[in-house]
Amino acid sequence: MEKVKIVIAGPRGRMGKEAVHLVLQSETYALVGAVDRKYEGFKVGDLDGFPESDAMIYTDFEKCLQETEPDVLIDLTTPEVGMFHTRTALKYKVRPVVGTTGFSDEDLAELEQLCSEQETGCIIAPNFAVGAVLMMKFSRMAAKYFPDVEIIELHHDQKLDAPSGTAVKTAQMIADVREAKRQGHQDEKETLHGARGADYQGMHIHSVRLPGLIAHQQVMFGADGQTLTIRHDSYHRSSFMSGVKLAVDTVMKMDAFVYGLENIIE
Ligand SMILES: NC(=O)C1=CN([C@@H]2O[C@H](COP(=O)(O)OP(=O)(O)OC[C@H]3O[C@@H](n4cnc5c(N)ncnc54)[C@H](O)[C@@H]3O)[C@@H](O)[C@H]2O)C=CC1
Ligand SMILES: O=C(O)C1=N[C@H](C(=O)O)C[C@H](O)C1
Repeated sequence: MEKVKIVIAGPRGRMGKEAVHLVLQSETYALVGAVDRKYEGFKVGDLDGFPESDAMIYTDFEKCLQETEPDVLIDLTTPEVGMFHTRTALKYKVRPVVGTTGFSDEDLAELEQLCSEQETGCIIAPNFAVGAVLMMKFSRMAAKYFPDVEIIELHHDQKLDAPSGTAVKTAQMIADVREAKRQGHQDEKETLHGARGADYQGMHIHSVRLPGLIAHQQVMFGADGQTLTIRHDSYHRSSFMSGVKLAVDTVMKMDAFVYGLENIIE
């Protein structure tokens, strides 16, 4: 069986490093290239702390695609760079598996359109951890019975985007089953700006950033005389890797656009 040829963008990042290890340890994947901001002409195996690998590092993404001809791009970079990579990969009919968060609704609509024009599969997953996907699904179930909800996401203090992609996705999934509603007292006023967090169709989202944290979220529902809290914690970035593998294997078999791992997990 031919191995799935993979390019990883952002190999030296916190997530990228884990993904490099995942691909290099797999018997069914081949790492054919990596895209970084520097180290053009080096090999992945030349980087400190990386296992042996002859995959070349490129700073020019198109050159990387042309020379390595991958089946799949795994992108773990930043929103602007991730958007450029995903758009470009689709133009080359390379299937993107994107963990990068911070894409706007317009970005997602553009990628969905491009996917359909190019008849090329693409998976955008704001969270690859199976437990986090279950947290989102359970929250959507609970929201039918508990329409009052606040989302508290907690991450390490090097995170660039707020709220997290997971929090936005959770709010979107809850919004699928609940009418938009204003929560809290109708005369409520913030005496300190931002005290009530971000507002997504009346749901409040609070973003905590602290050293020591990795990726955590709690979805808190309230009703007369009771609350229900659904919480997920990633204590290590290895928690995301089974989802990355599932996404790579799935994207190889489909030509559609998927936003969220819940759409490919039974
Ligand atoms: N979907 C999921 O399950 C998860 C998603 N994430 C998301 O993944 C992304 C990366 O997160 P981290 O690894 O923590 O960030 P990081 O800051 O550790 O890594 C980002 C990497 O992207 C690289 N990069 C920046 N510009 C680039 C360019 N033009 N070309 C190539 N590489 C470039 C940086 O050099 C850096 O190594 C974020 O958007 C984060 O929210 C993070 C964890 C889990
Ligand atoms: O930046 C992170 O670390 C994470 N980002 C994703 C997000 O924005 O939801 C997924 C996970 O929460 C870790």
